[in-house]
Amino acid sequence: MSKIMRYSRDYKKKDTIITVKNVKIGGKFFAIAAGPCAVENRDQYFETAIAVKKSGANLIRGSAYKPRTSPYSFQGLGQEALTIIRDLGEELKIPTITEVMDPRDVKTTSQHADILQVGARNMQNFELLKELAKINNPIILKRGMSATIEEWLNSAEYLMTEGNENIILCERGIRTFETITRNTLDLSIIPLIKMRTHLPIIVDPSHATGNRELITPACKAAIASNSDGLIIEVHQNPEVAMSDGPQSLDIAQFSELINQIKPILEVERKIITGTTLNLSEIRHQISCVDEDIIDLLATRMSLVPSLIEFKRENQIPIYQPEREKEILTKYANLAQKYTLNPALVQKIFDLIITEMRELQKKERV
Ligand SMILES: O=C(O)C(=O)C[C@]1(C(=O)O)C=C[C@@H](O)C=C1
Repeated sequence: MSKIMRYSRDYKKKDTIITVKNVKIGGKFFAIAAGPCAVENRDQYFETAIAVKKSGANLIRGSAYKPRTSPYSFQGLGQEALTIIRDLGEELKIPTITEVMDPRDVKTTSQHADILQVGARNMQNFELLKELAKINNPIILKRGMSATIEEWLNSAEYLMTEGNENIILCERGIRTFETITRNTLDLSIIPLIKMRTHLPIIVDPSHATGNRELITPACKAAIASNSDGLIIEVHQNPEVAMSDGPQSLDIAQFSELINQIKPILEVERKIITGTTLNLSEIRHQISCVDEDIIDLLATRMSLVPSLIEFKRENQIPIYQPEREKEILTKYANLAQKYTLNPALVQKIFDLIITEMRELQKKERV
């Protein structure tokens, strides 16, 4: 018998929702990560992070260690950058993302940043993956530039072997014959990934296209393809960026991108947590939640005909006081777990159960 993989829908039906600080990722919760490719110095990182947060980003990216094709390119500030990242995360109270490349850096990096990223080049660096499996931070796993879905998901499994379910997949373009873009953004895998796994998947249009002109259309397509988030390179002055300048947006361009994608996110009923929203955005999010509540209520009520049939055949009374008492006690406890008022939850369920009872009486005749 083949083993049920932890990443698979057979292992877990419901979408995984990751909570980091006050941000949720997965299900209906959409993530917008932005920031510079690399932390170049304190001022540059802080300035960019403050600006993108104000525009609507709910996660800040920025590398301390840079995997570069050429050994002569800027390799990152290392530990100095980790300290800057930790300070920013604490000051702005926003989750930070940074890449880790060496198994020996995993522990320290996990103490300085909230989310750790495995880059495309390291997707099958199994020693790194095994070390990362030991920590509990959420991990972004980028797709290797020539990795199949099977290989990618197997790498996710490595990260999950010790129980961490907070894994975020990231499509960042694959290598094809076409060289006009840096890579080829493969959005077709998003619905496929959603069928195969409960893990969230975000899209990196910056590395996929390598061209800032292509980022906005790629983001729009990624949202329409049901991705769970975006990770975008932003630099306060891309012309002087020490890495990835041509694919980085400046702050005004990022702000314009957010203006363009917000209506699409609304249509797709996505919720962005951890950012300042205006009243109409908050009301939109409330409506999304209310619609879900109504949908779930209808599902509960749809069980009435089965209840009637079973009770009639087995001559069981409609009213089951013991069961009602059991439910109300259980939900009052559950309410406490979610820091909800238990009396409110009991009141709501009292109404729902009464309705279920009445419907059984009405529909029985
Ligand atoms: O569990 C049952 O027997 C039901 O009919 C369902 C239900 C409920 O809504 O949860 C409704 C009426 C009963 O008194 C107990 C519970």
